[in-house]
Amino acid sequence: MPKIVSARVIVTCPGRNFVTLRIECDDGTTGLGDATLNGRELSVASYLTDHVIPCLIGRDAHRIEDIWQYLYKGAYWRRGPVTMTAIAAVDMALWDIKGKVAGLPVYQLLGGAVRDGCMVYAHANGTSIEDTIAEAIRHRDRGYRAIRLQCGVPGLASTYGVAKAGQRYEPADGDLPTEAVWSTEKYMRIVPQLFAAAREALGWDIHLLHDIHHRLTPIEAGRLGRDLEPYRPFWLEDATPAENQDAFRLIRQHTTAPLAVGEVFNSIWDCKTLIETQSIDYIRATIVHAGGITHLRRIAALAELYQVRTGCHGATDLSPVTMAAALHFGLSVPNFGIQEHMPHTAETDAVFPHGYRFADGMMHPGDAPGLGVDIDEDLAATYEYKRAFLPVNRLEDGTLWSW
Ligand SMILES: O=C(O)C(=O)C[C@H](O)[C@H](O)CO
Ligand SMILES: [Mg+2]
Repeated sequence: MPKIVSARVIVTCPGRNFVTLRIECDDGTTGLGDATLNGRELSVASYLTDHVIPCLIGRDAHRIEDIWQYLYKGAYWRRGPVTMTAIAAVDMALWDIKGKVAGLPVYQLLGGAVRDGCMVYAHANGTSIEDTIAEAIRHRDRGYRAIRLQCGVPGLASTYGVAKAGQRYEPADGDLPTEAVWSTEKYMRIVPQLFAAAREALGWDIHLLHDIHHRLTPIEAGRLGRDLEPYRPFWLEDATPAENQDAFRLIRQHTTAPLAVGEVFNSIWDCKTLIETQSIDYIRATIVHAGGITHLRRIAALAELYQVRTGCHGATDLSPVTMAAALHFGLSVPNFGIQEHMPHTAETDAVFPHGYRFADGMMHPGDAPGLGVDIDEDLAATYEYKRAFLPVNRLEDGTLWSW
């Protein structure tokens, strides 16, 4: 049995910050786990280095479930994004090690493929409806079958999901949090126009998605859902904050637009009511922030009972290690729905060489043993950590709002 002899945290910033855990075993096998929590990276790095790694040394790396329970119950302080991201990193690394020892890709350890590939969705954004549609057409021509649409809101200087002209969209953009201004009224007017234009330009053979990013009240979300129903959205994401899981029942009473939520969730307890009451259609909890492959499988198994499908978060602040893990998971989980895909920069791809691939709107994790991702530590060391915060949002009268 491979015994854990050392582990270390690697922080690198090839354009944006990533925190990676590398675990090494006495037989020379190593495993990688992503531990990136956007805007709060160093808290997880410290949690791992100061509180988790010392407890891993000497343990049998094959005892994935036991180590998961040890870190979760053993901390006494349960749940929370920092704890669950740290546990996720350990969990991913242990699955990587098990796969390498077995000589099998992780999806084979999870029961094998139940589909040929994972359908992924791309991001189309632009300051205007026209720019957004043009971007969506480019994605369609590259083969994507599902596209998320976000456009600028007239009268607002910036909008979630929309890049500044000529730049890639990266929300963690300030050494201190930048402040954005939000108007629900202005936003609610433009989105139906965006979807109408998209159907006109792209037709009906493509899935269209939209992220509300927690900005509406439940009844406003019900209204927007109704307005978008004629354009058959694939999903409306994060319509309202989900600390109160019952809020989604109210949205459901007013619209048949499919609902997705959960990129900020970190445990099954965050979505238990949402799933059991069938208040959502897609659960977006992700491997890196929700306790790793081990815990996400538990969430998916609960969701399967209620015909809720997965739709894992996959923004660029999730490293290629998470992307690979998500694809192994997605390939093998019965109730997979869709996977978000926001390609990383060439610098990030060079730091994390990987075997996953995209073709015809689908992604496949590849067949290398383990997760199929490595880290070039020498290259990683050339990119120093750079503090970066996610923005905050205020209403036009100055009231702090959800970003
Ligand atoms: O990709 C999405 O759906 C997001 O909402 C991206 C988030 O804003 C981003 O991951 C925050 O770190
Ligand atoms: Mg989102």
